[in-house]
Amino acid sequence: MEQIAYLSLGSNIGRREEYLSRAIKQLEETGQIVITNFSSIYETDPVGYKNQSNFLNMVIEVRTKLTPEQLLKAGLTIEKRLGRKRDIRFGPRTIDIDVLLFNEERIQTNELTVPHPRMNERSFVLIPLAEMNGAIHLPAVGVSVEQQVKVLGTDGVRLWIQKTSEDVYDLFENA
Ligand SMILES: Nc1ncnc2c1ncn2[C@@H]1O[C@H](COP(=O)(O)OP(=O)(O)OP(=O)(O)O)[C@@H](O)[C@H]1O
Ligand SMILES: Nc1nc2c(c(=O)[nH]1)N=C(CO)CN2
Repeated sequence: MEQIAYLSLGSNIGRREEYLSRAIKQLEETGQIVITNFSSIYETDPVGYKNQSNFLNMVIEVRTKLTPEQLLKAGLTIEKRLGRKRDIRFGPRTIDIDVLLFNEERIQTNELTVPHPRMNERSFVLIPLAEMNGAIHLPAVGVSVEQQVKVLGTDGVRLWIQKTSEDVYDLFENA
C-alpha cells in the first residue's frame, strides 16, 4: 500500500541549497520515493545549539511503499553520502533528513520516533509544513499545524526562495 510521509530537510554548511537539491534528487533516485508536494525554502536561525550558521530548511511530502524504518534508512544513507558528520548534538550539518510524520502512525522504536518528538516546538519545521497542509493534526499538542504556528510565531524563520511552480527543481534555479 502506498503511504504518505512528511520529511524535513535542513542544511547549514557549504552550498546549502545544493545539499537540499541533491538530497531530493537522491531520494527520488531510490525509485521508491515519489515527491508529491514541497514547501518554499526558508532561512532559519539555529535552534538548540546557537553557535553555528543559519540553516536552510524545507519540508517535502512523499508517497512510498517503504516501511517507516526503510524510509528512515534511505534518509540516513543519503545523509552519509552527502558528508554528514555526527559530532555536536543539534550542531552544523551538510544535510539533515528527518521523518516528521508517517500516515497518522505513532512509532516508537530504538531507531525511530514518529511523529518526530521535537517537531511541535520547531517553527523551522511547522511553518514549511503549514504552507503545504496546515490542517494536519498534532496529537501531542492537540491542535493543527496552523494553530501551533500561531502559538510559536514566526521569529527566526524567513522566506528564502518562494515556491512558484510544481517542479521542485525550479526552487534551486532561483537560488
Ligand atoms: N523521526 C525521526 N527522524 C529521523 N531520525 C530519527 C527519528 N526518530 C529517531 N531518529 C533517530 O535519531 C538519530 C539521530 O538523528 P540526527 O543525528 O539526525 O539527530 P539530530 O538531527 O541531531 O536531532 P533532531 O532529531 O532533533 O533533528 C537517527 O540515527 C535516528 O535513528
Ligand atoms: N534552524 C534550525 N535549527 C536546527 C536545525 C534545523 O534544521 N534548523 N536542526 C537541528 C537538528 O538537530 C538543530 N537546530
